[in-house]
Amino acid sequence: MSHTKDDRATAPVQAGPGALPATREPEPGRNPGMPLDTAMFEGHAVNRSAAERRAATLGTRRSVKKQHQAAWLVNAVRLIDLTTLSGDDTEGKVRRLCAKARSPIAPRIAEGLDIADMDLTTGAVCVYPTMVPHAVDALEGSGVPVASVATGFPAGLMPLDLRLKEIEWTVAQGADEIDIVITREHVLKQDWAALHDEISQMRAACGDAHMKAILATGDLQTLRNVYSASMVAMQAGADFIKTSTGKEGVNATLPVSLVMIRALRDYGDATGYRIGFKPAGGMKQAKEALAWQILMKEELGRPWLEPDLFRFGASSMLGDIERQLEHHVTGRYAASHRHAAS
Ligand SMILES: O=C[C@H](O)COP(=O)(O)O
Repeated sequence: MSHTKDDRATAPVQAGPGALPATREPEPGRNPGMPLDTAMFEGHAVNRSAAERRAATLGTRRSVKKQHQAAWLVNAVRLIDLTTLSGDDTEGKVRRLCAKARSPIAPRIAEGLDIADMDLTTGAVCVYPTMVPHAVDALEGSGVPVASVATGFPAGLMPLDLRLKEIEWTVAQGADEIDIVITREHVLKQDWAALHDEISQMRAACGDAHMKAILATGDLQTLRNVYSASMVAMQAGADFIKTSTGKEGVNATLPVSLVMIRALRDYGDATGYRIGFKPAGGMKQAKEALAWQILMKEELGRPWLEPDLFRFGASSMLGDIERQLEHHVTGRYAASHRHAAS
């Protein structure tokens, strides 16, 4: 999913006004999108209580066996988009985060788990656009992709041409992945044509950078809207669909994730394209990392336990995962401040 370092070297350094990033041959297997087809979602019923019941079984009935938990937690580390999206972000904070992404588990824990040779990294680092150059520099040679939010994150209430320019600028700085936000009003008015048009233009502006479409599900009022918006985002060419910005009142939840995953499966059945999924916002605990991985494996299978098809958007989940892994190795818990993620 990420660009290689060589790709970055050939990417345009400056996007002039209105310039689109250079696009190479279409990437094999990448979702090209399709014209809006409302028949793929209109009339689709979503049963909220069934989704809630299904979500409630995760982490209980099918919880991961104790002896396998460390392996699942190590896998979760590979899937994290290690994130900082705060008004007080600085170059220093981003560089510290990138150092953590390169080496997410303390060496003593990695040795205890016998994974010191694994070259474990997080799935990506996710930052605001002006922080992208610092992240690109700090991650050089690591293979860890740089993701950036764009399009007037988190509300997205800016003229579309400015949102598109923000994408182009951010890609020109070296971002490998762009997390866009949608206009929630289009969903609330069920103006699917406007939503499809907006996201299609964003996808074109991303060029070779992969696009994650943040639906901000906490703003969308109904699960039916969540299903429809998921389908429109994929029809408009999203590489990933993502639950939340982390700034809504309600962020990633398992029932909403289930609805999005079912949309992703239906889109895959209809088109043959595999779309990625990124729950984001409010996930802080290792047990959540387990529950979501179980959900992905049961609903979609093992390919969705790999970073090209699944990411956790989280600023503070890594600390608890590291803490649980240390407990696995030593039988003791360290103070949580020893495992702060940034
Ligand atoms: O995309 C990632 C989210 O903004 C992270 O949210 P969080 O700070 O609640 O983990």
